[in-house]
Amino acid sequence: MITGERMAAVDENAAALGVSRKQLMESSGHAVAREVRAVADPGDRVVVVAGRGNNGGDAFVAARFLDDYEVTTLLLGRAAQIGTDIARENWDALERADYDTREVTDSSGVALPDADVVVDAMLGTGISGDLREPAATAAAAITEADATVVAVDVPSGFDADAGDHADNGVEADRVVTFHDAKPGLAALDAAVTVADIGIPVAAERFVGPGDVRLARPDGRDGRPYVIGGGPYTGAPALAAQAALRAGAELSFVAAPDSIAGEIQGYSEDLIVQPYDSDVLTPAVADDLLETAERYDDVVVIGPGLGTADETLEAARQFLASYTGRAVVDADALEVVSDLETDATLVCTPNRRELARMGGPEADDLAAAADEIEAFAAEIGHIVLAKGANDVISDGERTRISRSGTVGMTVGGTGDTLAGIVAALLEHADPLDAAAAGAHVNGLAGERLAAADEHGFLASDMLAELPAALWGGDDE
Ligand SMILES: NC(=O)C1=CN([C@@H]2O[C@H](COP(=O)(O)OP(=O)(O)OC[C@H]3O[C@@H](n4cnc5c(N)ncnc54)[C@H](O)[C@@H]3O)[C@@H](O)[C@H]2O)[C@H](O)CC1
Ligand SMILES: [K+]
Repeated sequence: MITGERMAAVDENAAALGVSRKQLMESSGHAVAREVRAVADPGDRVVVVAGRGNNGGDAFVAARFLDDYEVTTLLLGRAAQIGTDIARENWDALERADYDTREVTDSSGVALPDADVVVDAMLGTGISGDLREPAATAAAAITEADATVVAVDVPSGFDADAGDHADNGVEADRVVTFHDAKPGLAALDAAVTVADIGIPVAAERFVGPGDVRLARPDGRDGRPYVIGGGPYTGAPALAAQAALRAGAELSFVAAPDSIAGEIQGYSEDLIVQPYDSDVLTPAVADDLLETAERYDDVVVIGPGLGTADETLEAARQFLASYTGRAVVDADALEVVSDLETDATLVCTPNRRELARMGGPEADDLAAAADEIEAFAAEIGHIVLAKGANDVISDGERTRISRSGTVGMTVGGTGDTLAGIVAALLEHADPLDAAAAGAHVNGLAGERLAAADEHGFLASDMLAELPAALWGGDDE
C-alpha cells in the first residue's frame, strides 16, 4: 500500500537512479492498454478522456498501443496547457502520428462520443480538492456513459492520500493503479489491477531526493527543545543549531545553569534556558516536561547529557511522561529498551549504542537491516542506526541511506543528525523525518568532502544543511 505523496517521492527516487518519469509513463500507458484489451473487442470504440497532467500523459501513451480499436483522445483543455513535458511530448506524438485527438476547451464540449470503452485519465494522484470544471461535468458524463470505464491509476476524484472518493468522482468498472495499491481503492466498487511499471526496488529501499522533498519544511516550522548538556556543552549546541539550519523557527536548549552561558556563547541564534542544577535530575525533569509540552511537541534528549545515574533516571522519567515526538540520542538511549511511553521516539544509536540497547551487534548495518527492523518492532519505536550506511526502520518499513563520507566519523555528526531529525519531525511522518534526516546529514558531509575529504568538523556541516535539504532538486 502506498499513498499518492509517497508515490511521488518514489518516482523522484527512480528518476535519480536513472529510470526517468517518461519511461515510467510508457510502462503505465502500456499497462492501461493491456487492461483495455482485456475488456474490449477488436474494432470497438475507445474514448480517452484526458486531463492536463501525467494522468492524461499515461493515456496518451496507451492510445499508441490500441491500434486494433477506434480510439479518440479528448484533452480537457488546450495542448498548450498540458502541465508536464512528458505528457506534452506524448500528446504531440499522437498529433504528429495522425491519431484522432480533440481539444475540449469548455465543459459544454464534453459530450462524450459513443464508446464501448472509456478511459478515465483526467486526474490521478495530482488531484487537489473536489473535482473542478470541466472535469466535474466530464466525470458525470463518463459515469453515465453506457461503456466499460477503465480508470488510469485511480478514478478521477479519488484522493490517494486520504483514501476517499469525491461524491462527483468517476465511477469506474476497472482501475489500473501503478506500482502498488493505494489506500481506499479496494473499497471502491471496481476491479483493481496493480501494474508493475518498472520502478526499481531501490527507489523505495534507499533514501533519495524524493524522500528529502517529502520531509522538508516549506517554510520555517517548529520549535524543537534540546535537553542536553551537563557535563558536555558542544553536543546540545550542535543539535540545536542543526535544527535551525534544517528549518526550525526557534531552537531551545535546556541545560544546567553551570554551563548554560557557555552553550549560549556558541551561538546567538539559540535560546538557552538554564535550570538550577549541575546535571539533569528527576526534579528538573518535571519542570522540563511542563515546558516541553507547552512549547512544541518535539524534543531532542541526550546530546551531552552524560551518564550519571540520576541523569538517566531523569531521562527515563521525562520520556515515560512525555507524549510528543522525541529524538533520543547518545546516553539517553540507555533508558529506551524497557521504557513504557506514549511518546513517538526516534532513537539514533551508532553501532555500539545499538548493541548496548539490546539491538543486533553488526559491523555492516545494511547487512543487518532485517534484525534492526525486528529490534525496532520489539521496542515499538523508530530506530535510526548510524553507520557507513544508515538503517532507518519503524519495525515494518525499513530504508537505507547511503549518503555520507568517511570524514563524518569526526565527533559531533550524530548531534547535527539529531537536530535535523527534530526539525523534520515537526511536520513529517516520523519514519520519513528520520530517513530524510539521516540522508541530509550525509549529503552535508559529502558537500564538505567535495572540497576536502579530510579534516572537516561537524560544525562545518551546519552551513551545508540548507543546500543539502533544499538544493538537490533534480528539475
Ligand atoms: N509512479 C507512478 O505512479 C507514475 C504515475 N504517473 C501518472 O502521474 C499521475 C500524477 O500526475 P500529476 O501530473 O501529478 O497530476 P494529475 O495528472 O493526477 O492531475 C493534475 C492535473 O489535474 C488538475 N487538477 C488538480 N486537482 C483538480 C481538481 N480538483 N479538479 C479538476 N482538475 C484538477 C491540475 O490542474 C492538473 O492539470 C499519476 O496519477 C499517474 O497516472 C506517471 O505518468 C508515471 C509514473
Ligand atoms: K484517473
